[in-house]
Amino acid sequence: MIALEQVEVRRGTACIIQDLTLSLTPGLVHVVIGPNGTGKTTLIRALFGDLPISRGGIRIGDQALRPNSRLGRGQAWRSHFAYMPQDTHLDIALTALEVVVVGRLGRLGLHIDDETLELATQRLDAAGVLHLADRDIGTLSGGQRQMVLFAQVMMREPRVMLLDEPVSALDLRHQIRLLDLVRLETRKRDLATVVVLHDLNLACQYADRLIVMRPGASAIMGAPTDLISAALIADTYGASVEILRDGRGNPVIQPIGSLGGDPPPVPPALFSPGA
Ligand SMILES: Nc1ncnc2c1ncn2[C@@H]1O[C@H](COP(=O)(O)OP(=O)(O)OP(=O)(O)O)[C@@H](O)[C@H]1O
Repeated sequence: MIALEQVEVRRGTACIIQDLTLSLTPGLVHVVIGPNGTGKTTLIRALFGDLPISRGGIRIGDQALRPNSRLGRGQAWRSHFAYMPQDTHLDIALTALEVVVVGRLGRLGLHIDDETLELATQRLDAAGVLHLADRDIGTLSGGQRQMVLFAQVMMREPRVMLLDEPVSALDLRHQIRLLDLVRLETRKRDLATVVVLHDLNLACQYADRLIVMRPGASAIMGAPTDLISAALIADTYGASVEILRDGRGNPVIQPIGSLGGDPPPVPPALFSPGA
């Protein structure tokens, strides 16, 4: 269990996350949704220890990240996570296979053994990009790079998987492939997984828990079927939608239009206590 307790994160002078309390459960996919600028990336980076928290704490097992804690920048904290950032541009002269092998960095010696190479090859294959193994990473398309970086994430052995908009450059088939793998790895390795998605229908299909970042209100967490309503979407996004149901009872969000006027303003303080 990963517990966030009354977490506050500031960027510049603005308080982006305020008084956020929630738990992330191993074996479940937690999907973070919310309008632009509401702090989804900020949340992921704070969990990774890449942005300092200014109040509260984050606990994993017997380790805790606190304000001004140096732990977050250390290997010990980060070893719990496999993190795929939103920006996948890599300015390095490595092939796709070498990028995946780097997922094992903490355990690599001068000699890369056959087992590591075999595992990296399997990960590329699972992601459907084995044919790109020998290509320079800098020459790949955005979508191809996302699949290679996800193969790298699967090389790690984390307790928590953090994926920031991992399907933003992928076509439909690859979106499904990647998110199916996310769910499979989460279950198989009992990971607490946090994924940022903008596509609300994909979010509802793949989330065991949705975390909804709402401008000026509370962050709420719950199962998509319990949480999603036309009123919540209107309140959160300033958009008018109809909620349909798919064959498994999952919500399907059908846009009708905007509610008019400007989108809801993003206030300096974006959170009240989370669920
Ligand atoms: N370096 C910074 N200094 C000050 N404010 C920042 C900085 N980086 C981001 N912000 C602000 O923090 C807020 C949250 O940004 P964040 O990237 O977490 O949002 P997001 O929900 O991931 O957005 P998007 O959906 O557009 O990717 C935004 O209002 C953004 O302008």
